[in-house]
Amino acid sequence: MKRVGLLGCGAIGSEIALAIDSGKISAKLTHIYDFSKENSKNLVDKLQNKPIITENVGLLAASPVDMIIEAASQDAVRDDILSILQNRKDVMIMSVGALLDESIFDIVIDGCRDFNKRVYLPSGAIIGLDGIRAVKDELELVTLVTTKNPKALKGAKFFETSNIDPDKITQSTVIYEGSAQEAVRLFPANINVAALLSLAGIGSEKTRVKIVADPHTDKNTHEIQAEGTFGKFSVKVENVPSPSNPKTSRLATLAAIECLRKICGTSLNIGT
Ligand SMILES: NC(=O)C1=CN([C@@H]2O[C@H](COP(=O)(O)OP(=O)(O)OC[C@H]3O[C@@H](n4cnc5c(N)ncnc54)[C@H](O)[C@@H]3O)[C@@H](O)[C@H]2O)C=CC1
Ligand SMILES: O=C([O-])CC(=O)C(=O)O
Repeated sequence: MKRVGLLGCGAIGSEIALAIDSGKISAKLTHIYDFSKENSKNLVDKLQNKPIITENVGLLAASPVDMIIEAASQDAVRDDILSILQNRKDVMIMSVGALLDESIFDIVIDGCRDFNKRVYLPSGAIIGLDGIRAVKDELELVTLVTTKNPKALKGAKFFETSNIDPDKITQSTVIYEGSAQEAVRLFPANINVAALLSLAGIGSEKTRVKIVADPHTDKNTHEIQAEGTFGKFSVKVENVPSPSNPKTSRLATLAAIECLRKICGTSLNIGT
């Protein structure tokens, strides 16, 4: 049975831990780390099989696990991915936006090669990546339209330099249009899905992102519009937000759990 370590005990990390604890995933969660000690302790309290809380991320990376699940932040990926790979652990990354930084992407690719390790990027809060991967050589235009309640967008770096106040948005408003590259920097906790779309398709400069703040919605909606010589398609998902983090969709957690089940399982693999 695979031994798993967890970096980040928030909305996604906690649900993954509970799924392992319940036996839904055939793995053993042995070590966890979160820079909020309170969050780590709260999670351990909920689990039957208690993992060790490591004192720092270096000890998590060096712990006797086969794989580490990152469910923390883009900063955590930037700071810790090299040490995790050097310690010869496979990694599942949720904060995929960090990989749009070329130097981090190179660390991941070189680390996988040099240490013979695998990095997994679950499809997260979007659907349709199978189609994007299939058509990528014929893809000419791809846009992600993301709609969230302004409350779920609040706190993003974008608002530090914009004159838009998320508390004062009273109707559905397009607040951002630009490249995926820029979007993941300005909205690091909201649009990691744009990084997934870029990496599966035509890259982060050509992938366009539109972010709509709608005070009347209680969903996190992502629509991919893709067009090229193959034809065109659009796929839309209306996600229920996670109760403990409105920025994060329930689907992102479910996709991570399913991805881990596939990695840890031995039976039938369905789909791409
Ligand atoms: N790939 C995808 O489709 C999606 C990715 N995400 C991303 O996944 C990550 C986790 O999401 P949630 O669980 O909803 O976030 P959360 O905010 O609920 O939990 C994150 C946890 O990680 C901890 N943390 C943050 N930075 C850390 C660091 N450098 N070192 C140690 N601990 C750290 C925090 O204290 C918190 O407990 C976020 O980066 C989020 O933006 C979220 C939704 C979809
Ligand atoms: O969960 C979502 O709807 C998307 C999200 O926060 C992200 O991609 O960072």
